[in-house]
Amino acid sequence: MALLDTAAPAVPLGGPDLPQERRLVTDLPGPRSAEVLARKADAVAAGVGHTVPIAAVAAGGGVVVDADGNSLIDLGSGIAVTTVGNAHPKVAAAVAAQAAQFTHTCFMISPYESYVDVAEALNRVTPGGFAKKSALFNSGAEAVENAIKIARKHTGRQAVVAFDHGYHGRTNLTMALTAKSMPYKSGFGPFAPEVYRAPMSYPFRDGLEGGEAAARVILQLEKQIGADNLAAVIIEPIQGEGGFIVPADGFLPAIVDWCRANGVVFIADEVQTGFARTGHMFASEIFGIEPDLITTAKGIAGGLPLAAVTGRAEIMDASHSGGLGGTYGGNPIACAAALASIDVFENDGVIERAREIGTILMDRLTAIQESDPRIGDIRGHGAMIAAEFVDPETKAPNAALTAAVAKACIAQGVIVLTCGTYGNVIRFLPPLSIGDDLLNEGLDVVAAALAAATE
Ligand SMILES: Cc1ncc(COP(=O)(O)O)c(CNCCCC(=O)O)c1O
Repeated sequence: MALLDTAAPAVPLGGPDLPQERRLVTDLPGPRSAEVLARKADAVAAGVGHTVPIAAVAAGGGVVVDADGNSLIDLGSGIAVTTVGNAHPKVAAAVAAQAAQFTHTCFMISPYESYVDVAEALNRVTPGGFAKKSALFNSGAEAVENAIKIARKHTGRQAVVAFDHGYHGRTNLTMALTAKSMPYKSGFGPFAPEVYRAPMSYPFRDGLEGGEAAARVILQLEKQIGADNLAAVIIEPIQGEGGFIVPADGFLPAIVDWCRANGVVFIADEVQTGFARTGHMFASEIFGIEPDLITTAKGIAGGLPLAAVTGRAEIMDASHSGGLGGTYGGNPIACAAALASIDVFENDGVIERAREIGTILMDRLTAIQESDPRIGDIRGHGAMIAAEFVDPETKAPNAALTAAVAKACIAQGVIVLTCGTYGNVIRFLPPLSIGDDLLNEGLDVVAAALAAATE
């Protein structure tokens, strides 16, 4: 067991000063990573998979460095988390300072100011000019679970509607809300009751205008559930794991209007889209909607585990005292990281950088598509862009091509993530701390992998 292996190569210091290069000195995995992965197989539950066969030792800017000295271009941000980078100096300093003061008291037992500071910041930066309150948790799924609890308490109703291709977490209720069976739900049932599924606006596949797609949903809500039974509608403004599906204009506002008219709580799950990722502080702004409740996590705290429900004060206050909480919710170190991250989001040009990155991604992918119609659709906003791979004649999903391209990219030292109900989408979620040259080099590798793929 390698507790302190002095023979190991010097571990580079992470953060933005890490050499910003793609460098492969071994195959992947290299020998040291292979050793760690062999121990993982013996010690870690088989259900905990991994995408990139490395043991990471440092990360920052736009790279992840492994135990063998390989430097990989990161186009995944640890699934949309390290938006400000893997060790932003402001975040790292805030974390170190808080850790030296205290790591935990439990906010429900001995409260502390930084939790309140984060709640005040979330109430300020989230969409909606109305009075808001927040509650802090540890994961996106936990935030979603609590948003549903709050909506049910506020309305006294039980039914909840989620959407085709939606993703909301891996707990029992969030699995019920999530659409895709494998790998998220298969064999883990029974799932929570009173969860219903509505058709999503998926312009590339349904060809519907936003109003038409919304009318289809509203008819289902009224005829199959009944507004008086419905506590909440929950949707990702841009669906993440389901395939970076951007609804048609008008879809979301029409559903929000129906919810308002029928006393149904509209919940925007911005765990993946939130905090500058889409070139806006929140994706809800793109579609002109003000959610009653919004769930956030991932990018909120520069890599530290923090999540939140933020929304209309009168809804957030529906719970009796003690009805919301959890041991670690709003951990002080995570709160310190979040305050530093929110400062970066608000003051360091990160939103503008997301738009710049989005332009590079959209332009490069569109150029590739011009010579390869197997890319059926390119979509997204800001630094949240995806390519859907299909049979050019039939638009049938091409998951085999998607997997082959992703595998080849990773083998060439570029971390890309797939997604989509049909497994036929490659998503691009680079850290906003990545440089243009490195981003373009990563896209060069993607283009070459696609050109070489025969699936
Ligand atoms: C919209 C949206 N809501 C909720 C969640 C859940 O957030 P947790 O922090 O993973 O619980 C997500 C997490 N998405 C990545 C999960 C990856 C995986 O588990 O394989 C999301 O995207």
